[in-house]
Amino acid sequence: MTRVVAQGTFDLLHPGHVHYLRDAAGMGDELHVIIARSENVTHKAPPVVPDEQRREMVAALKPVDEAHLGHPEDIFVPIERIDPDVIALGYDQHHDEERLQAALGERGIDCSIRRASPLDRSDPDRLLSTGRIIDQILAERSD
Ligand SMILES: Cc1cc2nc3c(=O)[nH]c(=O)nc-3n(C[C@H](O)[C@H](O)[C@H](O)COP(=O)(O)O)c2cc1C
Ligand SMILES: Nc1ncnc2c1ncn2[C@@H]1O[C@H](COP(=O)(O)OP(=O)(O)OP(=O)(O)O)[C@@H](O)[C@H]1O
Repeated sequence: MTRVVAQGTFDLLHPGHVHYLRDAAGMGDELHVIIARSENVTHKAPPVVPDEQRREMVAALKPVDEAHLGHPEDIFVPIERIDPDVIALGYDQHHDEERLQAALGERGIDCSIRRASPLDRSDPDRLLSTGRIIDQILAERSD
């Protein structure tokens, strides 16, 4: 039984998220997803959708076995509880793989780190980023 963890904000869902989660699920037998708490999303605009509602939507997706709200302060607390064999990083996630691996080692967590593949974002008719969906709403609905 290979347990995989994926993580992210998952604010307004789109096919890029589904692609990532399918890819992550294909790396093992059971997929757990950690949903970033709003207060920890500091590298971009904070999510519009509340924490628990984002978790509920991700939990309903077919590739996902369990969706967990992240820890407010220590990202290794849910990892210790889930005890994964693989952490699947998104293709564009800013985490440094070597530093993450070292931090896991310090805590005695033995798991490998892999990168998911990107879904081609070049088709202008597909909205494959939460930021682009929000830009489109602002352009079309503001008077
Ligand atoms: C291994 C790992 C565990 C994480 N655990 C948490 C957590 O417990 N709580 C949390 O708020 N965010 C957690 N995160 C999410 C990060 O804080 C970060 O917000 C997220 O990776 C941003 O992804 P995005 O830009 O793709 O949405 C975790 C990320 C990683 C890589
Ligand atoms: N087009 C895509 N192809 C593959 N993976 C994607 C795609 N879009 C998002 N993801 C992955 O989904 C996870 C969660 O993404 P996130 O919630 O940051 O969405 P986003 O749409 O990229 O957001 P934003 O547009 O605000 O940067 C990340 O690991 C990210 O790599």
